[in-house]
This record gives sequence, C-alpha cells and structure tokens, in this order.
Amino acid sequence: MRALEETGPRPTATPCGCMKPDLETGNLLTEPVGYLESCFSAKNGTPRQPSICSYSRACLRIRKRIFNNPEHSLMGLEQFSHVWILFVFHKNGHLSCKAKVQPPRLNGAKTGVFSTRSPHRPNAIGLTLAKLEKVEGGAIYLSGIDMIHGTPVLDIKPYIAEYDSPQNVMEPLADFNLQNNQHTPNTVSQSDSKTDSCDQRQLSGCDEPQPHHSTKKKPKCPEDRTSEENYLTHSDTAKIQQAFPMHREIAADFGLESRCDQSSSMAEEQIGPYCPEKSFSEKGTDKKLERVEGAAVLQGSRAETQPMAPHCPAGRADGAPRSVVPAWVTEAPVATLEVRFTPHAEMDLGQLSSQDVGQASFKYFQSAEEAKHAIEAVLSADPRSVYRRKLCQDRLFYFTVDIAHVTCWFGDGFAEVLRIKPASEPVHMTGPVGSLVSLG
Ligand SMILES: C[S@@+](CC[C@H](N)C(=O)[O-])C[C@H]1O[C@@H](n2cnc3c(N)ncnc32)[C@H](O)[C@@H]1O
Repeated sequence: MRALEETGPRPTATPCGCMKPDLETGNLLTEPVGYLESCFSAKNGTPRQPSICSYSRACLRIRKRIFNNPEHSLMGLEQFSHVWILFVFHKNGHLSCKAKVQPPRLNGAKTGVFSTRSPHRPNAIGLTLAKLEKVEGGAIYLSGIDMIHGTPVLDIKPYIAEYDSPQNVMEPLADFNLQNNQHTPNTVSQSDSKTDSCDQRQLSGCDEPQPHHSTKKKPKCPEDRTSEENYLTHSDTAKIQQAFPMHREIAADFGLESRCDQSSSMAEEQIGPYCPEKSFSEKGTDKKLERVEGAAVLQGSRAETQPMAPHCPAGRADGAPRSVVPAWVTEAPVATLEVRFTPHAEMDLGQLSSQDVGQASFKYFQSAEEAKHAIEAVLSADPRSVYRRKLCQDRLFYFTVDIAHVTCWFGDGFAEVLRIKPASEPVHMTGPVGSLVSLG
C-alpha cells in the first residue's frame, strides 16, 4: 500500500509559510460548535475519565454562528442515551509533539501517545462518552463528563453500541491473532533516557501550574500535577474493586462503567451473565442504558473482555474476545480511597446549599447530597498526580466543582475534606472572537 503522504494532496502554504487550512490535506481550521459549561472550572480535580463521576454535569449550547437554528442540528438526538463529545484540550498550553508519554499507570515508563488517553497529543483532541440527560432547544445537557468549563467542543455524535462497541459486533470477527497483537511491557521503554523537555514538562506537570487558593501550606512542589496525568482509567470504589477489579477498570475504559452513585450490586448486575437493557425513566421518556456485557480477564499482559452472556443478541457464542486492553491499563497502581468529611466540611456544604440571602446556590447539582457524591467520586479515584502522591503527601489539595471550592488532604488510604467554601465565579465563556481552533 502506498503511503498517502507520498501520493496524497500536498498541504498548501500561505505566503507567510503557514499551512493553509484545507479539507483535502486534513489541515482543518475547526470552529467549535459550542463551548462547554461544566461543573469543573479547572483541570485539578476534574475526573480522568467520564465514568468516574455520574454527577459531573455540563451543558453545551450550539452556537448560532454554526447553525442559524441550532435546535435543528439536535433534532433526533434526544432519542439517544449517550453521546460522543469531541473536544479540544484547550488548556494544555501548547500542542504536544511527543510520540511517547508516561502514563501514571506505567509508573514512569513510557508508551506511545496513541496507546493512551493522554490530553497531550498532536491535535489535542479529546473524546468523551457522556450521558445525554436532555436536549432543550439548541442545547444539550450532559452528565458523567471529564471536561472543564469553557472546553471548545468540535462535534457531537450519538453513541450507538452496535457500531461503537466490539461487544456488539454482529458478524463474526476476522481471525484475530492475539499473539501478534500482544502489547507486552517490552514495548514500553522503562529506561528510555531520551525524555525530552516536552515529555519532562508533561511529567512534571509544569505545562500549566494550577492556582492555589489558600495561603495555608501553599505547595512548593516544582509541580502540582492535575488529575489529567492519570488519564488512562480510574479505580472505583474499594468494594467494587475488591469484587471485580478488572471488570470495573475495563468497563471504565470503555465508558461503560456503572456510575459512582450506583451500588456495587448494580455493578455486579452490570457484569453479570444476563444483559437485558436497563431502562430508566427520565422526564417521562424511557431511555436505555447500555450494559457491560463482558467481563475482563487477564491473559499474559493483556486483559480481554469476554462474553458472559451467550444469549445476548449481539453476543458471540464461541467465547472469543471482542476487545483487548493491555494489563497495565487494568492493573490499577492507585488504591481507591475512602472519603471522609470533617464536621466542619459537612456544615460548609449545608450552608452552601442553603438559600440564604446573598448565597449562591448550586448551578449543576440538584442538592447538597449530589454535590457530596460528586466530591466523593472525584476524591475516591485519587485525583493527585503520582509526583504529588509520592512527594507532596502532606500538601493540601484544592479543587472546584460547581460553586464548591473544596480543600482536602490525603492520608493512608483516605482523603478527608476539610473545608468547602463558595467558589469565585466560574470562568466565562470564550467569545466568538478568537474562537477558531486551527488543527492544521
Ligand atoms: C485524561 S483526559 C481524558 C479525556 C477524554 N475522556 C479522552 O479520553 O480523550 C481528562 C483530563 O483532561 C483534563 N482536561 C479536561 N478538559 C480539558 C481541557 N479543556 N483542556 C485541557 N485539559 C483538560 C482534565 O485534567 C481531565 O482530568
């Protein structure tokens, strides 16, 4: 096969030497269809994957600049329970040019950027499977998101299990040579000393220092990495991990994990042998939740999702695996944490949700309970960087979710919320000017 680079269209250059955006060359000049209004105002404390926190909410309004009648573009979308959101990691600071990254799951070892969910990639494009809560006019309301406020969204596509999940492939899969496909730890160069400055920056988290809002114990760490570095998967609740560690991790990777608010019995149910769709009622409309139809088992250095439901309509009776992930993805090095709230923090939360005069109320959460669940979910997945976890253990950790500015600390196996104060105003939307994102 001849490489496209040899034969394909050549990018055209403008007199100044810049690449001219051109559909044929792939040098797209994108224009966001909208900017996300998210309950997370900064990277710190934002879940590493959408499955971490089902209460994480966002709204996306389609811009009139894209469609005169934004609601037309959303017609029919309300019939789907989940949507893919394609977005730009606009707070990366710069585009990444590094072929290898160091995901926390590899404890400092490198692997190819395309085998990770790192935000630091050549085109800084993120992909999140979110739950579609509702469509209202030209806006969609989402939950289970891992993007920050102001994220430029490039596209929305419906999640269709039949197309998007190998679990649902209807025809027999072509022979899949697992031996040849094996991604062994050998492919990961633990001692590759050629970590360049960009990699180092990413590793050290110096791309974009996070603000600290307290004068108390202000971290002096050279870096204060955000949850983004732990980008591959997350570990969920201790209970569930103990019961079904692999299942949970893999489900999370595929965005199919049961949400943090669901009980472990629900999780068991999800990976159980029978896979009828679970319906839930929402505003009078019955929507369908996708089910995790397979369980993951480790084989050598890979984990495979295997069918457990021979009578599932889309199942394969021969027991052949449909999707494979390397073991380093599924072997969580980070323990799930117990989350505690001090009485003071509990009191803060109560005050935050009260309707006192002058007191802002939650914008995304429907109650203090929901806010608490969200905070628990974020912290139980340990949002700290590896560096911070190892070298700055005694530092306070801050993050903002909705109107709650959370201060906590971490001890052995737990996170404790110390204070919850009203956050300052969430970031404002990026205006139309300067909203073009060039990927070319
Ligand atoms: C590891 S990425 C995964 C995103 C997506 N699910 C994916 O796989 O492409 C999630 C992290 O990206 C960071 N993040 C979210 N929105 C961002 C944005 N607009 N710009 C830069 N980083 C962002 C947050 O730290 C979050 O924890």
